Amino acid sequence: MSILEEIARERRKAVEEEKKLLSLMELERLLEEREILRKAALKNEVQENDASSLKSLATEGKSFYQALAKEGLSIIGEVKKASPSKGIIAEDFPYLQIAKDYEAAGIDAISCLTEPKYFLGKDQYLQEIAHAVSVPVLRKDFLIDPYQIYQAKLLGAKAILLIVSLLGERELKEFLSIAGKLGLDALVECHDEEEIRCALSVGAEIIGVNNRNLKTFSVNMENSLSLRNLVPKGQLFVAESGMSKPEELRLLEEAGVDGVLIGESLMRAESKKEKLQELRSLLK
Ligand SMILES: O=P(O)(O)OC[C@@H](O)[C@@H](O)c1c[nH]c2ccccc12
Repeated sequence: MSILEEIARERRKAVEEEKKLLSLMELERLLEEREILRKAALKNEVQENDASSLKSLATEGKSFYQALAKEGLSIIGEVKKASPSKGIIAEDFPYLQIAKDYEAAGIDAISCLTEPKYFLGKDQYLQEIAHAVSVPVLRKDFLIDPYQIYQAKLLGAKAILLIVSLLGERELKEFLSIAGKLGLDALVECHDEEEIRCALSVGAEIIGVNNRNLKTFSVNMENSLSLRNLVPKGQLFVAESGMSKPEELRLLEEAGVDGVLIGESLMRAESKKEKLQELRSLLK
């Protein structure tokens, strides 16, 4: 079994357990109630003494799509404690401070791992981060059940990751439509030409190409460079994984890539601000 299938199997088990604590119907109810509160907050009906989280509901901020569509190469910074390929990346893991440092350094969006077993992520990290920053936050996880999309929304995510090889065309289409209904953007992860064609055929608007081969864990930036031209300019293109140098970002920018997703090299940097400055130093 590949690592991807192994993780997906664990996620299926975990979701079944979570549903016992809170059913999909209850989860949908919670979201509806919050939507009513949000609309009230927008109309200024929230009282002065109401919890500040309610007030923050009223401020929408940029969407994930908008953050990537802006002029020039956008950077998505990842908050990640560990990974199957690298083991523990951040022994000390002040996730909230990391997210705030990213934002202060001018990052365009944040990706937060919530997968607990292989990446040591937590829903709580996403929830706290989404409420503490005003840049859009992506739920980085292995989504195999619509339940997790509703969860992402409730936790405060603005976007979800959908991995084509985990879903196939029919489910990808269904998950995209649920995300759309909830006002979430989707980063649709592809590994080859066939997956990109599949993603485009079901209307994906943000295509991500992972430079990491999930079978061998090797990274090759050629993956995203060579697949860039398969995605029309009307859709957004994100290069994922393995980037750490300003020269790499410049090459991707020149190839017309809209965004890069960077985890490890930012996580290991003492100063997020200096690392981001360095990474951006050769961009237009
Ligand atoms: O830490 P890196 O090499 O910069 O990679 C970040 C991100 O691309 C990687 O974490 C990732 C890409 N696709 C995923 C799917 C699930 C979990 C994680 C990922």
